[in-house]
Amino acid sequence: MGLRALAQAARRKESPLVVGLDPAPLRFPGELRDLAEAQATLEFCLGILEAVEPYAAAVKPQVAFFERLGPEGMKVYAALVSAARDLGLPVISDAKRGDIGPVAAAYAEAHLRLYGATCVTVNPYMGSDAVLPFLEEARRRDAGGGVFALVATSNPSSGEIQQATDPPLHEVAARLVANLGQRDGDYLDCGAVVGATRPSIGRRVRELLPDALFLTPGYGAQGGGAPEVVPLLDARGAGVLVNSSRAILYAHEKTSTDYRHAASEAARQARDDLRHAGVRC
Ligand SMILES: O=c1ccn([C@@H]2O[C@H](COP(=O)(O)O)[C@@H](O)[C@H]2O)c(=O)[nH]1
Repeated sequence: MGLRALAQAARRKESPLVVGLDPAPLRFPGELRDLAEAQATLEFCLGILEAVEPYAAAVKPQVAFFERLGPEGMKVYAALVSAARDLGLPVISDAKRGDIGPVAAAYAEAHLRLYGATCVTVNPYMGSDAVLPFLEEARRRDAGGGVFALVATSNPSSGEIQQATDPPLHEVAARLVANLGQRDGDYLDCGAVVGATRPSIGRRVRELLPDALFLTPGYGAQGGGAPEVVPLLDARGAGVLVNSSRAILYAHEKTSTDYRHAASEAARQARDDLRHAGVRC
């Protein structure tokens, strides 16, 4: 149970890297451009999964990019969750769901049970009844699942709400994570999304959540680097899974090599960059 499966995968791979699947067909290589969008998305992402598997602890499909393709897109999403798990890659479904209790339970059933993701991202701003159904669904399963609640997001306008109050809402959200999470191995089964773009806020969230696993977007395309990740580490120098999506998926745009080769190299470099900065697993 809990986020154990993710922490174990990171240790086994000696990599804190999560590769995000944010498939935008306009950026696919020429060889996939003649296919229908859903088929191209499936082939592109399958190629990425195999290419990055040696360097990634997990993958994080961004559900929006599959929803935009309608029912065909959700079939592709289901196929990719299954393919990732066959490759031994835990799946963090970036769905950012947040709604009242029974609706949250339905979302949890869909993403954790039906589609079979290992973890799901959840928006905690409606309070604990928007988060607990996901935790309960994850706790019922033996497969090692859990939840990452949005605490301090990486986007430029995040402060408009998350820092608008005193205490700031990211501190309130962090305390909610601490209250709802149950210890399972090294970490709580409720993790926190904490961006790499505001390291001082990340450091403060770490003070409030010494035992939480962080999912950290903002590295790569959004400008965050390994030095911005370091303040988020726990007392063991671990506890952070760093997501990179576009910088890996579209690495071929800069190298003009096969997209799989470019993605594989970009993933290896990101893993090494994080390791050299002292980010442990
Ligand atoms: O605070 C957050 C929470 C989630 N995200 C998601 O992560 C990826 C980032 O993609 P990049 O291409 O590496 O910038 C994307 O799916 C976001 O929805 C985030 O960026 N920040």
